[in-house]
Amino acid sequence: MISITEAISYEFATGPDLYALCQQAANTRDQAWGKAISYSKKVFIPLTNMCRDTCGYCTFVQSPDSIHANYMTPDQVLKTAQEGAALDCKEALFSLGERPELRYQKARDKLAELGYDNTLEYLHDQCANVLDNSTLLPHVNAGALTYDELKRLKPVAASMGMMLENVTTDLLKQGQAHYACPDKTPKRRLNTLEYAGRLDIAFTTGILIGIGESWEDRVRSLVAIRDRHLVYGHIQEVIIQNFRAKPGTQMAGCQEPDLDDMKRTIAVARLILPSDISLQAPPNLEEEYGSYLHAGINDWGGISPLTKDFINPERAWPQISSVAKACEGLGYSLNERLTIYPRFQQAQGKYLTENLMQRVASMSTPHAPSAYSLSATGGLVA
Ligand SMILES: O=c1nc2n(C[C@H](O)[C@H](O)[C@H](O)CO)c3cc(O)ccc3cc-2c(=O)[nH]1
Ligand SMILES: C[C@H]1O[C@@H](n2cnc3c(N)ncnc32)[C@H](O)[C@@H]1O
Ligand code: MET
Ligand code: SF4
Repeated sequence: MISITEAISYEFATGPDLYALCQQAANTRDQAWGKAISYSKKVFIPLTNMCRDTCGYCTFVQSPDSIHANYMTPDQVLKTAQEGAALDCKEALFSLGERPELRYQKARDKLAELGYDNTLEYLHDQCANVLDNSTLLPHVNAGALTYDELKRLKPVAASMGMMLENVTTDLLKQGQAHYACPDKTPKRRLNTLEYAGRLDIAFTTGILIGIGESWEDRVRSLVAIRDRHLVYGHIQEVIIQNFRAKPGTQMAGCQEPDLDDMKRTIAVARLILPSDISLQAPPNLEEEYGSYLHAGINDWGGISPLTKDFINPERAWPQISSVAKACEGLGYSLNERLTIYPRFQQAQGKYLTENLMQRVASMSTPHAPSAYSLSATGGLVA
């Protein structure tokens, strides 16, 4: 694990320095994860595209005045899950706007039509709908949640997540990405990580880079994730996601991180985070995604044969066969995984309720990533 000072010194690493940094990170990845790169075959369920926040980069969210602002119905949720199952998907990724009913009458009206007064209660029941009526495992990405909300969702989700994005409060200032976004305060995001740890929830988090943060802010955000994991051991994966500028948004004209910036951030993340944390970067947000393998990732996250990435809808998923080729060309294999990683499945019910444990056991994939396997004595090996 490198020191904060060393991590900060890589801000402008380029050329041979960036190459050496990436090699160190790739070696660390190889030692912990071997030559197996993973992904989860999933469908995307954008349960609602209304949100009380207005992040400067987001096109997922619709203004309540738009005819497109809505909730998915239980039938639509189930149809997506069942069609995904027919295509061999194993994960239902619920990703949604945050607490729109606290801000918009239209959200309250739409919820009332569905028989609810609260988005997270509807989310709970739709996760249960997917569990009861399809073979998919729900993964919940609903942003910042309270202890009680996480506790309520735990029995209906095999894993959950929330991008920390960044710990700096600078982004909350007027004109910045998180201005007037009550769910994007570092305090609420860090509390969510903390509560998920206390509740033993297998958790995904990550940083969003290029949204106005400094390099040091990125390092401090990774260290904050590491510190929560060192207390609770609950972080299963960390996503390094690059901001993509979207026409029509407040940040339409902002510069996107380039490939070198992604590579140095991925490499530094690999060297800061404990090696049992899976390191993920999305393959659809960068043409040269194959070179992330040189920088130390071991996972591509969810890839869907059915649904688009609703958060980056103009960025099509590469074919799974193309991702496999990119891995194989560099000496790695591509292996499917479930939304909950083997190390967390095997923790004797710590992370999964009895019902979910049975479901997961019945669908375990043949190619478990190596950093997670059980030792001969049944103990966990890192
Ligand atoms: O398709 C996407 N999947 C996203 N995922 C899902 C991810 O691709 C996989 O489904 C998980 O890695 C499953 O373990 C997220 C999951 C989280 O918990 C938090 C944030 C994200 C962000 C994205 C995203 O922007 N696009
Ligand atoms: C699900 C996650 O997607 C990320 N997200 C939202 N908008 C964008 C964008 N324009 N580019 C890249 N990532 C984005 C946020 O970090 C959110 O938490
Ligand atoms: C399109 S973002 C979906 C999840 C949540 N609203 C967040 O920002 O973290
Ligand atoms: S990124 Fe998430 S929290 Fe921000 S506006 Fe979009 S849906 Fe809402």
